[in-house]
Amino acid sequence: MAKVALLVGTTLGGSEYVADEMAAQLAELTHQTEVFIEPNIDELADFPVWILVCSTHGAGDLPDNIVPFHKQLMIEMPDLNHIKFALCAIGDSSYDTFCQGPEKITSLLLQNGSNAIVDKIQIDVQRDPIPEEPALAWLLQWQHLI
Ligand SMILES: Cc1cc2nc3c(=O)[nH]c(=O)nc-3n(C[C@H](O)[C@H](O)[C@H](O)COP(=O)(O)O)c2cc1C
Repeated sequence: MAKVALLVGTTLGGSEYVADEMAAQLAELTHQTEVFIEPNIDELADFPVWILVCSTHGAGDLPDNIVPFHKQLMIEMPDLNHIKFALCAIGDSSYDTFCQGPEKITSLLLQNGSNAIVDKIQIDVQRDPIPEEPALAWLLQWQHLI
């Protein structure tokens, strides 16, 4: 059993719903999960696994709710050697900046010593209007690694 933090970046609420569904799937495996809408590094100290479930807004920008977390990572540059992460990016391929928002966070996670557990998934809402379906199938493929 592991403590898994789901970090949500959302404007319209879709990514939060996906994170809730992923948390439920992990809870069935007896993992302890918590969904963070306004994540803060200090609150995440106990969680060795972070799953970022994040859409993109503006032109390749992060949703407003997760911008403070991005700023905190940039300013504090915490040692994240002990953290493993996974990225579930949700976007719309009609934008040139498809799924670019959360890349701003994952590049800082990597710079600060964290490692990806698995290749990211980029869910295109043009093709997958119900993003929780590919998200849960993706999680099923690698959840044994947690
Ligand atoms: C104003 C606006 C700007 C957007 N910009 C982008 C973008 O730059 N890149 C992208 O991949 N998707 C973009 N999208 C699509 C959203 O990421 C997509 O609709 C997503 O499902 C929203 O998820 P959420 O409900 O968690 O916010 C944009 C959507 C809106 C409404």
